[in-house]
Formats: sequence, C-alpha cells, structure tokens
Amino acid sequence: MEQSKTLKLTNVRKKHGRKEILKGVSFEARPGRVTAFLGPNGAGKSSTLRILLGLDRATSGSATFGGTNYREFTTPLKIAGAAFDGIGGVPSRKVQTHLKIIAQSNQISFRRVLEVMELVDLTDKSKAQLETLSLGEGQRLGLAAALLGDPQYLILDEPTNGLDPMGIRWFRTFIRQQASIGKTVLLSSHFLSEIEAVADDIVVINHGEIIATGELKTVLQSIESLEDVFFSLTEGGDLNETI
Ligand SMILES: Nc1ncnc2c1ncn2[C@@H]1O[C@H](COP(=O)(O)OP(=O)(O)OP(=O)(O)O)[C@@H](O)[C@H]1O
Repeated sequence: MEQSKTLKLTNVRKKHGRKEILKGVSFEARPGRVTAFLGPNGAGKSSTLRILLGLDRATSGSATFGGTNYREFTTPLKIAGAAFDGIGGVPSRKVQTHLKIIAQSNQISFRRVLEVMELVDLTDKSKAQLETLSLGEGQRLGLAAALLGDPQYLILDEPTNGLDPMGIRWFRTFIRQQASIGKTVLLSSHFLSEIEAVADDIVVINHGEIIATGELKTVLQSIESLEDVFFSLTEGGDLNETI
C-alpha cells in the first residue's frame, strides 16, 4: 500500500461543550480507491471532514494526508480538493471568474481553470453567473474547484445530493475514472444505495463512532449485524432492495 498517498484519521475526538460528537474516529482512505463515508443525519460525517480539511480543530487525535496535516500545506488545493456545502462564492460572479479567484489563491494557472471546466463539462457555462446554475451544474462546479490543483486527494461531501439519474451516472463514471488514475477519493453519503455502485471501501459512522470499515463487499457480507443501522441509513426502506 502507498502510505504516502493515504488519508488517515487516528482516534479523532471532538467535543462541543459537554457533548462528544466524535468519539475516537479512526479510518484510512487509500490511493486508487473510492472510499465511501456512510452515516445517517447527525452521525458526524461533516464534522469529521471539516477537521480533516482544517476547517475545525479536533479535541484530540490526528487527521493527515500522507502523514501531513492539511494546515501545514502552503498551497493545499494542490494536495487535497474538497467539494462541500454547495459552491459558495458571489452569486452574480461568472463561473470562470469564480474558479480563477480560487486558482489564484493557490498559485494555479488560468490554463488549469479552462481545463477543469472542460473536465466537468462546464465550458459552455463559463460565462454564466453562479446564481443561474442548476443544482447539477453547481455540483459539477464544486468538483471543478476541487480539481483545480490536480490534487492527490478528493474529499466530497454528499456529492450526488439532488442530482437526477443522468447526473448521478455522470458523477459515478467521473469518480471511478479519478480512482483509476490513482487518486484517493473519500465521499460522504447518507445512502448505501447511492454509494454501492461507486465505492471500493466503506466506512460507516453512527453517533460519532465508526461501526464498520473495510472493503464494501466484505462489509456488506456482515450486513446482518449492521441491519438496524443500514435500515436507518436507507430511511426505513426495504433493506433487500438496497443491497
Ligand atoms: N458547532 C456545533 N455545536 C454543537 N453541536 C454540533 C456542532 N456541529 C455539529 N454538531 C452536532 O454534531 C453531530 C454531528 O453533526 P454532523 O454535521 O457532523 O453530522 P453529519 O453526519 O454530517 O450529518 P448530516 O448528514 O445531517 O449532514 C450532530 O448531532 C450535530 O448536531
């Protein structure tokens, strides 16, 4: 295994006041693989990803990219790209300008801005204002921003939220392709059904605790012991329908 391209969390704890929302979270995401980070609402997915990306501090524990903390990178977008919480940015700003500003903050060339727009199929929308983008276009723009620095690591929070079946298919192909060229991909989701077609590995979190990790196939084989959790993950849907 290529340790140097592995994303690793070790015993990450986070307290808000007296409430412990992450209770010793440990897992790895490896290069050339898509790792799904699965858990119901409020399980601690976003809190974990925020700590990983230096947006919040852990109470204890460590979260590293190839052994280095995100905050230590001078041009972090060249190491790890993240798509999180919508696209942000000034609503009246053009797509191309939005990406250019992000690129400049990390010493990334304008040529790369054009390249990523092409990669996510947004070249036609380069002059569109952010507020006019559809949900799917917004998700692709988030991906474009994440890809700007051609990073080894891609961290995507609920990337298929609100996408139609075509958009989901496009996204799956894209993500598989990123893993096939050796990227380390971590994506969070509420739904087992959403990630089973794209993930190699799975990390399941519930109430701030990791309750299963491993190859997707192996974890699914232990489904009986996880049944209650998966039931809630699939919003009370028919378990057999989703596995
Ligand atoms: N700043 C905060 N202060 C207090 N509690 C918080 C804070 N941020 C998050 N929490 C709590 O921590 C828990 C985990 O939240 P988090 O957003 O990480 O979950 P999640 O798995 O990403 O959920 P979702 O899928 O709904 O986004 C929740 O119970 C949430 O209410």
